[in-house]
Amino acid sequence: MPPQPGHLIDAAPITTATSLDNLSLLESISNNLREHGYSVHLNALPHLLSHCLLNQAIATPSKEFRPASIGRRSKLSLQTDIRNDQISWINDSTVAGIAWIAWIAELQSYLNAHLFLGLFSFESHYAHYGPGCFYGRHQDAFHGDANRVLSLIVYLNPEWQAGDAGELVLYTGTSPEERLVIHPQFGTLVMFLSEDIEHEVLVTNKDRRSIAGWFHLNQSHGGLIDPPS
Ligand SMILES: O=C(O)CCC(=O)C(=O)O
Ligand SMILES: [Fe+2]
Repeated sequence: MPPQPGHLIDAAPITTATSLDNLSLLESISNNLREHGYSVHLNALPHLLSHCLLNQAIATPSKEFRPASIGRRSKLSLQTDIRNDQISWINDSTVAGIAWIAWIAELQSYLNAHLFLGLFSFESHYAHYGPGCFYGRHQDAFHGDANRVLSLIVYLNPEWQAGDAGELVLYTGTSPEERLVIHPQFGTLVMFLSEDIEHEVLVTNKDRRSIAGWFHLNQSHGGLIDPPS
Protein backbone atom coordinates (compact mmCIF):
# COMPACT_ATOMS: atom_id res chain seq x y z
CA MET A 1 0.00 0.00 0.00
CA PRO A 2 1.66 3.28 -1.07
CA PRO A 3 1.92 6.03 1.56
CA GLN A 4 -1.03 8.41 1.62
CA PRO A 5 -0.68 12.19 1.97
CA GLY A 6 -2.84 12.42 5.15
CA HIS A 7 -2.62 15.57 7.21
CA LEU A 8 0.71 17.26 6.73
CA ILE A 9 2.19 20.04 8.79
CA ASP A 10 4.81 22.48 7.62
CA ALA A 11 7.21 23.26 10.45
CA ALA A 12 10.82 23.85 11.47
CA PRO A 13 13.52 25.99 9.91
CA ILE A 14 13.70 26.19 6.15
CA THR A 15 16.08 28.74 4.70
CA THR A 16 15.53 30.52 1.43
CA ALA A 17 19.08 30.64 0.27
CA THR A 18 18.85 33.10 -2.63
CA SER A 19 20.41 35.81 -0.49
CA LEU A 20 23.19 33.59 0.86
CA ASP A 21 26.58 33.42 -0.79
CA ASN A 22 28.22 30.02 -0.95
CA LEU A 23 30.17 30.42 2.28
CA SER A 24 27.07 31.51 4.22
CA LEU A 25 25.20 28.56 2.75
CA LEU A 26 27.88 26.13 3.94
CA GLU A 27 27.87 27.76 7.36
CA SER A 28 24.09 27.56 7.59
CA ILE A 29 24.03 23.87 6.55
CA SER A 30 26.70 23.07 9.11
CA ASN A 31 24.87 24.91 11.92
CA ASN A 32 21.53 23.26 11.03
CA LEU A 33 23.09 19.80 11.03
CA ARG A 34 24.76 20.41 14.37
CA GLU A 35 21.61 21.81 16.00
CA HIS A 36 18.82 19.79 14.38
CA GLY A 37 20.38 16.86 12.51
CA TYR A 38 18.89 18.12 9.26
CA SER A 39 19.02 21.12 6.98
CA VAL A 40 16.73 22.41 4.22
CA HIS A 41 17.63 25.23 1.86
CA LEU A 42 15.51 26.50 -1.01
CA ASN A 43 17.45 27.75 -4.07
CA ALA A 44 20.64 26.35 -2.60
CA LEU A 45 22.37 25.13 -5.70
CA PRO A 46 23.98 27.60 -8.13
CA HIS A 47 21.35 28.07 -10.84
CA LEU A 48 23.69 27.09 -13.65
CA LEU A 49 24.64 23.87 -11.90
CA SER A 50 20.98 22.91 -11.27
CA HIS A 51 20.19 23.51 -14.96
CA CYS A 52 23.20 21.55 -16.09
CA LEU A 53 22.16 18.61 -13.85
CA LEU A 54 18.54 18.74 -14.99
CA ASN A 55 19.61 18.73 -18.65
CA GLN A 56 21.90 15.79 -17.97
CA ALA A 57 19.18 13.90 -16.07
CA ILE A 58 16.80 14.36 -19.00
CA ALA A 59 19.46 13.55 -21.60
CA THR A 60 20.49 10.31 -19.88
CA PRO A 61 19.03 7.48 -21.98
CA SER A 62 16.31 5.50 -20.24
CA LYS A 63 18.34 2.30 -20.61
CA GLU A 64 20.83 3.81 -18.14
CA PHE A 65 18.10 4.04 -15.50
CA ARG A 66 17.36 0.94 -13.39
CA PRO A 67 14.58 0.20 -10.91
CA ALA A 68 15.90 1.23 -7.50
CA SER A 69 16.49 -1.48 -4.91
CA ILE A 70 16.58 -1.38 -1.15
CA GLY A 71 19.17 -2.82 1.25
CA ARG A 72 22.92 -2.99 0.80
CA ARG A 73 25.52 -5.09 -1.02
CA SER A 74 24.48 -8.76 -1.07
CA LYS A 75 21.14 -7.88 0.55
CA LEU A 76 19.92 -5.62 -2.26
CA SER A 77 16.39 -6.42 -3.37
CA LEU A 78 13.69 -4.94 -5.56
CA GLN A 79 10.59 -4.17 -3.50
CA THR A 80 8.18 -2.11 -5.53
CA ASP A 81 5.69 -1.95 -2.65
CA ILE A 82 8.33 0.10 -0.79
CA ARG A 83 9.90 2.12 -3.61
CA ASN A 84 9.36 2.21 -7.35
CA ASP A 85 11.58 5.00 -8.67
CA GLN A 86 14.26 4.57 -11.33
CA ILE A 87 17.89 5.54 -10.74
CA SER A 88 21.09 6.20 -12.67
CA TRP A 89 24.42 6.58 -10.81
CA ILE A 90 26.38 9.80 -11.38
CA ASN A 91 30.07 9.73 -12.28
CA ASP A 92 32.62 12.10 -13.81
CA SER A 93 31.97 11.09 -17.41
CA THR A 94 29.83 14.19 -18.11
CA VAL A 95 30.38 17.92 -17.59
CA ALA A 96 27.37 17.97 -15.26
CA GLY A 97 28.81 15.08 -13.24
CA ILE A 98 32.20 16.81 -12.94
CA ALA A 99 30.62 20.10 -11.83
CA TRP A 100 28.40 18.27 -9.32
CA ILE A 101 31.30 16.30 -7.82
CA ALA A 102 33.35 19.53 -7.51
CA TRP A 103 30.48 21.28 -5.69
CA ILE A 104 30.08 18.29 -3.36
CA ALA A 105 33.85 18.23 -2.66
CA GLU A 106 33.67 21.80 -1.38
CA LEU A 107 30.70 20.93 0.84
CA GLN A 108 32.47 17.81 2.12
CA SER A 109 35.65 19.63 3.06
CA TYR A 110 33.70 22.41 4.81
CA LEU A 111 31.66 19.92 6.85
CA ASN A 112 34.72 17.89 7.74
CA ALA A 113 36.49 21.02 8.96
CA HIS A 114 33.52 22.23 11.01
CA LEU A 115 31.56 19.16 12.12
CA PHE A 116 34.32 16.53 12.29
CA LEU A 117 32.06 13.93 10.72
CA GLY A 118 34.96 12.19 8.94
CA LEU A 119 33.15 12.19 5.59
CA PHE A 120 35.32 10.12 3.29
CA SER A 121 33.50 9.35 0.07
CA PHE A 122 30.29 10.27 -1.74
CA GLU A 123 28.00 8.45 -4.12
CA SER A 124 24.89 9.81 -5.79
CA HIS A 125 22.32 9.00 -8.41
CA TYR A 126 19.71 10.72 -10.50
CA ALA A 127 16.27 9.53 -9.49
CA HIS A 128 13.13 9.62 -11.57
CA TYR A 129 9.74 9.07 -9.94
CA GLY A 130 7.06 8.75 -12.63
CA PRO A 131 3.42 9.60 -11.82
CA GLY A 132 2.18 7.23 -9.07
CA CYS A 133 5.69 6.52 -7.76
CA PHE A 134 6.74 6.84 -4.11
CA TYR A 135 9.26 5.65 -1.54
CA GLY A 136 7.75 4.46 1.75
CA ARG A 137 8.99 5.51 5.17
CA HIS A 138 12.57 4.38 5.74
CA GLN A 139 16.00 5.21 7.14
CA ASP A 140 19.03 5.47 4.86
CA ALA A 141 21.31 3.77 7.40
CA PHE A 142 20.99 1.82 10.60
CA HIS A 143 22.75 2.41 13.90
CA GLY A 144 25.91 0.37 14.11
CA ASP A 145 26.15 0.05 10.34
CA ALA A 146 28.08 3.35 10.20
CA ASN A 147 28.27 3.32 6.43
CA ARG A 148 26.07 6.13 5.20
CA VAL A 149 26.55 9.08 7.52
CA LEU A 150 24.92 11.98 5.79
CA SER A 151 22.13 11.96 3.18
CA LEU A 152 21.66 14.68 0.62
CA ILE A 153 18.87 15.34 -1.87
CA VAL A 154 18.59 18.02 -4.53
CA TYR A 155 15.43 18.58 -6.54
CA LEU A 156 15.39 19.32 -10.25
CA ASN A 157 11.72 20.19 -10.86
CA PRO A 158 11.03 23.67 -12.21
CA GLU A 159 7.61 25.08 -11.29
CA TRP A 160 6.43 22.36 -8.94
CA GLN A 161 2.84 23.04 -7.78
CA ALA A 162 1.29 21.93 -4.47
CA GLY A 163 -1.16 19.63 -6.33
CA ASP A 164 1.74 17.82 -7.96
CA ALA A 165 2.33 16.13 -4.54
CA GLY A 166 5.49 13.97 -4.32
CA GLU A 167 6.57 15.74 -1.14
CA LEU A 168 9.45 14.50 0.98
CA VAL A 169 8.38 14.06 4.60
CA LEU A 170 11.11 14.14 7.25
CA TYR A 171 10.15 12.69 10.64
CA THR A 172 12.15 15.02 12.80
CA GLY A 173 11.01 14.00 16.28
CA THR A 174 9.61 11.14 18.27
CA SER A 175 5.93 11.94 17.65
CA PRO A 176 4.32 11.51 14.19
CA GLU A 177 3.26 15.19 14.33
CA GLU A 178 6.88 16.31 14.32
CA ARG A 179 7.47 16.24 10.63
CA LEU A 180 8.67 18.54 7.96
CA VAL A 181 7.06 18.50 4.51
CA ILE A 182 9.27 19.56 1.63
CA HIS A 183 8.12 20.29 -1.90
CA PRO A 184 10.58 18.91 -4.49
CA GLN A 185 11.14 22.36 -5.94
CA PHE A 186 14.03 23.12 -8.33
CA GLY A 187 17.27 23.92 -6.48
CA THR A 188 16.08 22.85 -3.00
CA LEU A 189 18.77 21.04 -1.01
CA VAL A 190 17.91 18.70 1.86
CA MET A 191 20.53 17.10 4.11
CA PHE A 192 20.14 14.94 7.20
CA LEU A 193 21.99 12.46 9.37
CA SER A 194 21.35 9.12 7.67
CA GLU A 195 20.91 7.07 10.84
CA ASP A 196 18.70 9.55 12.65
CA ILE A 197 15.96 10.82 10.34
CA GLU A 198 13.23 8.59 8.95
CA HIS A 199 11.60 9.93 5.84
CA GLU A 200 9.33 9.07 2.93
CA VAL A 201 8.44 10.29 -0.54
CA LEU A 202 4.69 10.69 -1.00
CA VAL A 203 3.04 9.54 -4.22
CA THR A 204 3.83 12.00 -6.98
CA ASN A 205 1.26 13.07 -9.56
CA LYS A 206 3.92 14.28 -12.01
CA ASP A 207 7.37 13.25 -13.22
CA ARG A 208 9.66 14.06 -10.30
CA ARG A 209 13.41 14.38 -10.79
CA SER A 210 16.08 14.60 -8.12
CA ILE A 211 19.57 13.62 -7.08
CA ALA A 212 20.01 11.54 -3.94
CA GLY A 213 23.48 11.09 -2.47
CA TRP A 214 25.26 9.84 0.61
CA PHE A 215 28.52 10.65 2.33
CA HIS A 216 30.27 7.58 3.71
CA LEU A 217 32.86 6.96 6.39
CA ASN A 218 36.06 5.18 5.44
CA GLN A 219 35.18 1.55 6.09
CA SER A 220 38.36 -0.04 4.69
CA HIS A 221 39.55 -2.83 6.92
CA GLY A 222 40.90 -6.35 6.74
CA GLY A 223 42.03 -5.94 3.13
CA LEU A 224 38.56 -4.83 1.99
CA ILE A 225 38.83 -1.49 0.25
CA ASP A 226 36.06 1.06 0.72
CA PRO A 227 33.88 2.25 -0.91
CA PRO A 228 31.98 -0.53 -2.65
CA SER A 229 28.66 0.86 -3.88
O1 LIG B 1 13.72 11.99 -3.32
C1 LIG B 1 13.56 12.19 -2.12
O2 LIG B 1 12.91 13.16 -1.70
C2 LIG B 1 14.13 11.22 -1.10
C3 LIG B 1 14.75 9.98 -1.69
C4 LIG B 1 15.22 9.01 -0.64
O3 LIG B 1 14.79 9.02 0.48
C5 LIG B 1 16.27 8.02 -0.97
O4 LIG B 1 16.63 7.87 -2.16
O5 LIG B 1 16.75 7.35 -0.04
FE1 LIG C 1 16.05 7.89 1.79
